[in-house]
Amino acid sequence: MARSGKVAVVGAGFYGSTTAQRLAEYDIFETVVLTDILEGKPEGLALDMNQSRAVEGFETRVVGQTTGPKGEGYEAIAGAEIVIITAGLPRKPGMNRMDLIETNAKIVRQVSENVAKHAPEAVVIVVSNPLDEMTALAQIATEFPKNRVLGQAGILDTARFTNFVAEELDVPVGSVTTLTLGSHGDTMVPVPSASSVDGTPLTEALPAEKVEELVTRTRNGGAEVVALLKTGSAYYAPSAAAARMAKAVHEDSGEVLPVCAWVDGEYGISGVYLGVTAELGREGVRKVVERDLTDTELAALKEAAEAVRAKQADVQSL
Ligand SMILES: NC(=O)c1ccc[n+]([C@@H]2O[C@H](COP(=O)([O-])OP(=O)(O)OC[C@H]3O[C@@H](n4cnc5c(N)ncnc54)[C@H](O)[C@@H]3O)[C@@H](O)[C@H]2O)c1
Repeated sequence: MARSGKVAVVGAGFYGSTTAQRLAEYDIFETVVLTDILEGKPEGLALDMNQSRAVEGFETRVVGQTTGPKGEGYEAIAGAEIVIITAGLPRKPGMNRMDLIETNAKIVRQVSENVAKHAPEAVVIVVSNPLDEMTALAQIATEFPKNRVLGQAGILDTARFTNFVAEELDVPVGSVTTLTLGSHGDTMVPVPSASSVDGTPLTEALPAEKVEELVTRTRNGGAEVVALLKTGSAYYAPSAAAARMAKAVHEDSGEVLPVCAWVDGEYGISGVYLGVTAELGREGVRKVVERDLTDTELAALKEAAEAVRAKQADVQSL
């Protein structure tokens, strides 16, 4: 496919910069714009990434742009078909994602208002935490149609689950299929019934206690990395997930991926941003794809929906 279009990444921290790098190395966009409020940081990272082009063999240009408190510099994202919002604080050891809500809500609201002004046609992919709430807030602040605002969590959580299963069984990750739905937090819903190893259901490949252990480790996957790093949170797997979503949108691929999307009647759940599988294309979410779930999994998904619904109602005022 020929190189085309512009994707913007707001926030040039660990998550944003690795996402920009992955997008540039895909070599499918004309331009990747990277912004941050830290004077010179996005410009410096862009310069560095552009200098890697001759070695890595890609032509996409990375443009760095410092933005100001009144939205100065946001002209750089004009015409972006996709904007990925990574701006916001990460967790520290012992912190819950929800502890970030007030600080990150201010940041995500300010960013979203500038996105709406300068890239009114964009599909917005949110990654800032707490994820489900920040996705809801970005939709409110941009006033974009709900299909054009989505969040990244499910691809990452699923990738973590897959990695744990592959390591446990000592098999290639490519032979493992898993799925997680629900929230990006305590009410995450790993779905063993949709998981398999070389076609064998996970529930037959591993004893029930082991599956439960891996499910718990998946639910705590982010905290495990945060505890080891001491400062900052995971970014290699998270950036791979966000870049993958942007690629699906850019290529209008129709891929069905686990993402945080607006749910409107599917699974008997309405009016909430929640982790579900959805078909992605140029317009963002083409449709939420319902899967067969066991009664226990469906009950857990409904519980997750109610937990995030209450919090998402609160973000309106933040
Ligand atoms: N959804 C997920 O699966 C997932 C996974 C990992 C991390 N995260 C979240 O992603 C966010 C970023 O993580 P990180 O590791 O890159 O953190 P980081 O601290 O390395 O980077 C955050 C960047 O945001 C910038 N920033 C702050 N306010 C801004 C504003 N108004 N406009 C533009 N930029 C602004 C900061 O200057 C900083 O460079 C955090 O909220 C983290 O919790 C989400």
